[in-house]
Amino acid sequence: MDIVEYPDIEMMMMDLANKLAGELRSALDHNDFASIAVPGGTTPGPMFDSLCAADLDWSRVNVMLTDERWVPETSERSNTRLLRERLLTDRASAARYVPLYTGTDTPEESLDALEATLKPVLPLTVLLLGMGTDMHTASIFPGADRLDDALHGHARVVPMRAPGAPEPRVTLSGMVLRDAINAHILITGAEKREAIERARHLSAEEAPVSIMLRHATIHWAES
Ligand SMILES: O=C1O[C@H](COP(=O)(O)O)[C@@H](O)[C@H](O)[C@H]1O
Repeated sequence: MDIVEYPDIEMMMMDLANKLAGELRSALDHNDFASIAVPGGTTPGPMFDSLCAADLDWSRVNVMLTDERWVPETSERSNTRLLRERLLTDRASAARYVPLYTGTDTPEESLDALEATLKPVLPLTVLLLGMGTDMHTASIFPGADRLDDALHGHARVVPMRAPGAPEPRVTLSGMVLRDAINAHILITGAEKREAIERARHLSAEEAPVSIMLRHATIHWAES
């Protein structure tokens, strides 16, 4: 497991933003566009505050979430809301946002449209994942109804209902996550550090994040 430990969270967020911006810049040197997927939740906001100011050609960057809660943007639970407030601003406001939430009553009604939207913007140039203390990553939760499809199937996006998730979700699938060119996991605190260490010895069904431990660099700071 490749873990980078930082002296504090603030330094980690700035360093990581520079690293991701550098990966996007290098990809744009050789390609017409680049794609980045980022998590929602409570952890990545300060990293977005730095990344949004990065000096790169954002007009050629597709930005998307790794997963979305099936709620409108007006909800405090909306990951899209976080992205609009903290990442798709400053220089990054020129980026093209690729939404995972469409506004239909259920995620299932939007799967064909989401597959069609995602196909041309994959593989991901840069993937940043978060992780919960239950070892879910993106919205691939232990005990979820479509866990097997998300881990082992060939769909790009999978709808998800799980005991640990208060609302229906959509998540990028394990296939999309594993295909990313540059992959990172961002975690903070002693509890998540202990959880990711434990995930190494558990199955993908018990600890979905384990599918990424050989592909991703883990970025961790305690506080
Ligand atoms: O629900 C979610 O949880 C994970 C972890 O969130 P955090 O609040 O513990 O940082 C997040 O990575 C995911 O995108 C989000 O939808």
